[in-house]
Amino acid sequence: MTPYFYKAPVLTLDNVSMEYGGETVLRDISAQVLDVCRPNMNQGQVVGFYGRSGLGKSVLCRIMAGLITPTSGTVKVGIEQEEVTPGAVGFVQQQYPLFNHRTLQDNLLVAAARKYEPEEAKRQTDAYLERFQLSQHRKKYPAHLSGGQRQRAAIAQQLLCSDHLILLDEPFSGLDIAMIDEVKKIILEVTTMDELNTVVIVSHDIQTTTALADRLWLLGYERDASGRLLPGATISAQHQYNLAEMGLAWHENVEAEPEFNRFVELLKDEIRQSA
Ligand SMILES: Nc1ncnc2c1ncn2[C@@H]1O[C@H](COP(=O)(O)OP(=O)(O)OP(=O)(O)O)[C@@H](O)[C@H]1O
Repeated sequence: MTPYFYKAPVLTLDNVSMEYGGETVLRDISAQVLDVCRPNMNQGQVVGFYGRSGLGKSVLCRIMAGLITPTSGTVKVGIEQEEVTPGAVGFVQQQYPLFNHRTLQDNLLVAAARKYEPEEAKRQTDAYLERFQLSQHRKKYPAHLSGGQRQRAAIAQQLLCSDHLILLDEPFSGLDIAMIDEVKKIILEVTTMDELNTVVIVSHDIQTTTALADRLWLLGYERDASGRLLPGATISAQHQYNLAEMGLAWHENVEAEPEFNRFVELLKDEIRQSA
């Protein structure tokens, strides 16, 4: 097994709860992502975030992105562990927020201008276009890009204007097998760009996401000592999996290993029983 050690926290959820009109949707969620170092692997963290439909994944994502404030609890992001503010976290949702009347290049420039001075914004945009193999499409409008190109553009756009943490909502849905491989490559590319880059992937594609992840969070309901269902979904300690510890953190061909496949089956059972 590859050795590893922990450095500073890069994402901390501290007792996060959310209620809507008296209904508890999320209850006391505490979870942390630490910058894990593996020798010769300069890699950021990938968190796979699972949960049955309607349990509150989107709500928690919006809280982590600073777009809504939880009823109680805090979210701290980055190496400085500052409380999250809107815009600090990249959020790639299924309906990508590209401006249809601007070219791909201009879309990225608008995002970069939120963080950089004009000249640096241009340099960063060029670098991302190159890195995400989008340079030849820079003059195209979003409507003229393929689904995969739009996906790459949306990830580049969010990386350009956020500080290291990026949330991807269902990045594999509706893509063909080749495109899924391409998006996987992009995610790995994002994490190898900077050791502090953290990607949270919300997905129902357990196999693909687990292969990329070094940590998993499973949202589900818990029962009290007498077996009664507690209100609100949470991420209990036993449903926070540390794949580095299990020897299953992303590495070449992890998906071909029997141990990996056994774990994915076990996870699916856990998810079935979690609601
Ligand atoms: N603004 C709101 N007001 C009231 N209830 C809300 C609001 N937003 C979300 N909810 C409720 O919170 C619960 C969780 O919704 P959420 O969209 O986070 O689920 P999800 O896990 O992302 O589901 P899916 O996998 O189907 O997308 C649902 O019961 C939903 O009705």
